[in-house]
Amino acid sequence: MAQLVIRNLSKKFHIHNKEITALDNINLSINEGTFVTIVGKSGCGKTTLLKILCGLEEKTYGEITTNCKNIGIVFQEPRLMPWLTVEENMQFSLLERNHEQKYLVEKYLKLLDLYSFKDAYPSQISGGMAQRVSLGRTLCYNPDIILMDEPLGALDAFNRRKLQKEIIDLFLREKKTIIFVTHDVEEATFLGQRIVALDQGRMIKDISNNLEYIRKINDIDFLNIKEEILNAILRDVQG
Ligand SMILES: Nc1ncnc2c1ncn2[C@@H]1O[C@H](COP(=O)(O)OP(=O)(O)OP(=O)(O)O)[C@@H](O)[C@H]1O
Repeated sequence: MAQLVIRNLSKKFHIHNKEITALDNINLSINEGTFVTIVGKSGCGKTTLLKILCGLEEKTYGEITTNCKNIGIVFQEPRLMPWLTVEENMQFSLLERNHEQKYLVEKYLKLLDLYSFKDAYPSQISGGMAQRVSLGRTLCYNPDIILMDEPLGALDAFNRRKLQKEIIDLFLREKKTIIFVTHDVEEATFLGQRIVALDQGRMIKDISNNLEYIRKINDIDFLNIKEEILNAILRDVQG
C-alpha cells in the first residue's frame, strides 16, 4: 500500500509581478520502505517538493495524503547547535529523554561511527561527521519517512561515497522510506530503488532501479540507467 500519495501538486511563487512555477502537476505514489531519489538540475523544484512534504512550504494546488505520523528531514548543511556536543545534538529532537530514547541515541551513535566522538563539539569534528550527526538526529526522532535534501553535496568525493554506503546500510537495516534529493545523476542511480527526474517543475522520468546494493558504478546495467536519466534531463534542456 502507498504510504505517501501526491496528486496534481503544483507550487507557484510570486516575485514582484512575476509568477514562477516551481512544481507543475506532480503525481507520485510512494510505497512504504522504498528508497526514492529525486534528481534534476538546479532550480527544477526538488527542494520545494521536500519542503511541501514536510510542511515548511504551502502548496498552491493538489493533494498530499499519507498514513505516516512523523516525517524527518536532513538538510544540505548539518545545522548543528555549536554549543551542544555530538550526543546532545543527536538528542535535540527528542521530546522525552526516557530509557528507550537513550537507547536510540546510543544505537545511532554506534551505527554512524560517532560513539568515540560523542562528547566532541561541532567545531571539533569533520564535515562528514557533522553530516552523520545531522542524519543521526533525524533518525533519533524515529520518522516513518526521511527526506534528504542534497545531504552529501558539501562533501569531498571520498566521504560522499562512504556516506552513500552508510545510508544504504541504514536503509537496508531500518527499512524506512527515504526520499533523497540530488542533482547528481550517478548518486541518484547509486542510491535509488526508484528514480524520479524533474525539470522545470515537471516530472519527466520515473523509473525503477532493481540493481542490487552495493551497486558498481561501472557495470553496464548501472551505466544504462544513469544514461537514461541523463538523456531525459538533457533532452528537456535542449527542448
Ligand atoms: N521562497 C521562494 N520565493 C520565490 N521563488 C522561489 C522560492 N523558493 C524557490 N523558488 C523558485 O522555485 C524554483 C524551484 O526552486 P527549488 O529550490 O525548489 O529548486 P532546486 O531544484 O531545489 O534547486 P537547487 O538544486 O539549486 O537547490 C526556482 O525557480 C526558485 O527560484
